[in-house]
Amino acid sequence: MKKYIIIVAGGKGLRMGGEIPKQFLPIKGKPVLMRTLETFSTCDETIERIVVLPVDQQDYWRHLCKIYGFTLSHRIANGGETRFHSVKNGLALVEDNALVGVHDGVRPFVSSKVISECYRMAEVSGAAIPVTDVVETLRQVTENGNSQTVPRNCYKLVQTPQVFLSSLLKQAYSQPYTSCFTDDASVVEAWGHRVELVEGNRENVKLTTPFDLKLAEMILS
Ligand SMILES: Nc1ccn([C@@H]2O[C@H](COP(=O)(O)OP(=O)(O)OP(=O)(O)O)[C@@H](O)[C@H]2O)c(=O)n1
Ligand SMILES: C[C@](O)(CO)[C@H](O)COP(=O)(O)O
Repeated sequence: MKKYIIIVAGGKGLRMGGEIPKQFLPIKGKPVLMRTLETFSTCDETIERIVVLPVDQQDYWRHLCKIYGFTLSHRIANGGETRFHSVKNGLALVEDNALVGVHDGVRPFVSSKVISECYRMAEVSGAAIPVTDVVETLRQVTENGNSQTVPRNCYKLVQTPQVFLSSLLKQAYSQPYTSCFTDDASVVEAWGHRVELVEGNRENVKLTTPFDLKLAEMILS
């Protein structure tokens, strides 16, 4: 079955701050987004790559690719108002009867094993996402500033790539947007399809704040 990956990098990076959008920041001398694309190509060169970028950043990205001699082939789709809208724009470039993954452009450290297992499981079940265990004690904040411990084994931390049969993901993304759609699995579940869980890798952090950049440098050292 043909495979695609939609790498979403259409956000504003408000929590990271700074002048340069976080997907272009260098980690150990190479921009995050290039590292993320390379991770997929190293795992499986046959996965067709689609990068979603804000319209006003696309020329800069092409310029960066020239400067760094970055030649991995990929198509570019326009970023949208939210992650949901960005994914939808990328999906417009994907054909039916395929497997399609959606991955955050700012998760450069996903392992090949996790990528392969998500595609394998999605081919079997239609929908697969990587998760990790909660390793700390978890408290729920309740009304009036109170809080209580909740059983952590009832929860998982969710990563990407989230992989689906393309026809299923396209149907799910035809639903109207709601703010509950924080990832692709939540969109597919709202459409009424079960999502299978695959063991993620803990290095697969989403580079969200300046602290995560320090972590990224440490992971590579
Ligand atoms: N309109 C949007 C919003 C987010 N994303 C992408 O979704 C991924 C996860 O989002 P997040 O880390 O929250 O990125 P930002 O939305 O850029 O960050 P922030 O919320 O701090 O502004 C990122 O790769 C981001 O580029 C996107 O493609 N289009
Ligand atoms: C898709 C995601 O990375 C899964 O953990 C996450 O939901 C993205 O959330 P964000 O608020 O858009 O960073």
